[in-house]
Amino acid sequence: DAERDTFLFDTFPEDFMWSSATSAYQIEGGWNEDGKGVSIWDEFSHDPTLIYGGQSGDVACDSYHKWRDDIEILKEMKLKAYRFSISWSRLLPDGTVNSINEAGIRYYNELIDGLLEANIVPVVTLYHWDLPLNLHKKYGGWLNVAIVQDFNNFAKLCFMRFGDRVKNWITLNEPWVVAQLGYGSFVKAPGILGDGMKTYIAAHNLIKAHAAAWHTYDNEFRAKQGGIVGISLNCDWAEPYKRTNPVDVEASNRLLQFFIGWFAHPIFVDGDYPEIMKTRIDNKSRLQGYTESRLPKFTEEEKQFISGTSDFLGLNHYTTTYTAPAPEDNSVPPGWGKDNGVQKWFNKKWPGSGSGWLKGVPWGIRRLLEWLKEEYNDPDIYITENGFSAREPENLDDTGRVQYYMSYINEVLKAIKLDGVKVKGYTAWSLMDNFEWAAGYSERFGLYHVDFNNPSKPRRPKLSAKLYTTIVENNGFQEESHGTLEMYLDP
Ligand SMILES: O=S(=O)(O)CCCN1CCN(CCO[C@@H]2O[C@H](CO)[C@@H](O)[C@H](O)[C@H]2O)CC1
Repeated sequence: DAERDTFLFDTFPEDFMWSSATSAYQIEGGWNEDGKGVSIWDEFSHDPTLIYGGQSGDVACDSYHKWRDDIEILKEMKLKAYRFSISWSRLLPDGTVNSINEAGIRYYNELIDGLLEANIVPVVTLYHWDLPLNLHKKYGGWLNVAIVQDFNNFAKLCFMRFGDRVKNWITLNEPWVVAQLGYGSFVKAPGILGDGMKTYIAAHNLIKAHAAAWHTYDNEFRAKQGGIVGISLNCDWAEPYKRTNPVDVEASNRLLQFFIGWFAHPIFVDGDYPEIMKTRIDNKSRLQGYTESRLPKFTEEEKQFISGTSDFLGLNHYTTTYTAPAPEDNSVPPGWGKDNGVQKWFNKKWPGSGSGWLKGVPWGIRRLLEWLKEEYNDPDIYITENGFSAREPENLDDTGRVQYYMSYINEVLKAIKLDGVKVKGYTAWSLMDNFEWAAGYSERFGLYHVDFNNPSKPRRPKLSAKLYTTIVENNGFQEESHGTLEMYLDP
């Protein structure tokens, strides 16, 4: 329909939260400074065979020392908020509250106070993948239910020490990636090869840990601190290959349930996994000779405990795939991919990026936002990540990223104004180039360029930083300012 393809000139809601994001391991460096404990990403990236060019986050953007520069560039872009994460092992070197590293507490206090001075709202992610190594070695990290208490203690410490000034909390960043790529593949730390069970055990404990932290805030801190606690879930939009073909539509829904429903259904609906996940994994487990389903079960009281434990839905979205049913595959070793029975692919016409998994498909974010509104009873949604990568060397004239942000942000505007989705904020990933996990510094997501070969790690604005600032200043797309945006676009 016409509106789907036309650019919308309009403004976002008055108090819309324009933001940008980073994460501790990807920017801080100071990997073993001032008493910080070792994380699983310190260890993972110290194996040069696992990271592009043998690179690591030992120094990264050196934000442990240069956080004032980060606040400066947030101010240059006139942003309202800044999403960053707390390094668990910087505060709790062995992961437990037996030993608190006050130097770590001081670092985050200085950053938070600096942001408030600059009139920038701190949005804090408690866990962005950097598990204290000791918890992995001691009891298997997310594979052991013991982690629920340790995570809850870590969360409570953060609420206690920072909650007088931090009012926006995200418990976990992308539990799908933690479970599926950390415990179901080899792409992310701790790099445990998938067996079709560990990924589901890790997810089970991630969901319990999230709920425990939310209840702690709700019971012990909300009354006096008045903040909100949510979770950031990643999801690609799953476009049915043929919208008129019921099996393609069914496959699309099935993938969305396996991708985001895995976590969103328990937390936003009824404390349990989506029916389609239970049915398919139970059936396949039986066929594969398991005595019980590879998908763990929540008890009735666990369902009560988990249901309703989020004040908003944080969405990390980057791209879209076509979907259609895949031939049923009951072969062993089983896995999340085989379990969902969906094949996904990119239209080769879609513009690429610096990352193999990321194609620019702007209309996908609007379709996903519409689906989330329907599926999860119209929740408040914060887009906590959206962004575009390019391979280094990238020049500052990053028109591909300009095009991506122009179009994706306009689709978010349509979702709000035309579809009534309650999107409360938008966060560009990322504030600056940083350590892109297994890709090291070869894939760049920054609005600001960082020269990692220069010891002072200088931050310099790309064209996209100027574009984003124009959009923030106009709180959207004003007819007259569009001319200025025009000049940013490919001639
Ligand atoms: O299909 S494969 O398994 O071969 C490749 C993985 C596919 N995606 C990669 C992106 N990730 C979500 C984005 O991950 C997010 O986005 C940023 C850019 O990556 C990261 O820097 C952030 O830390 C992270 O929160 C979900 C998994």
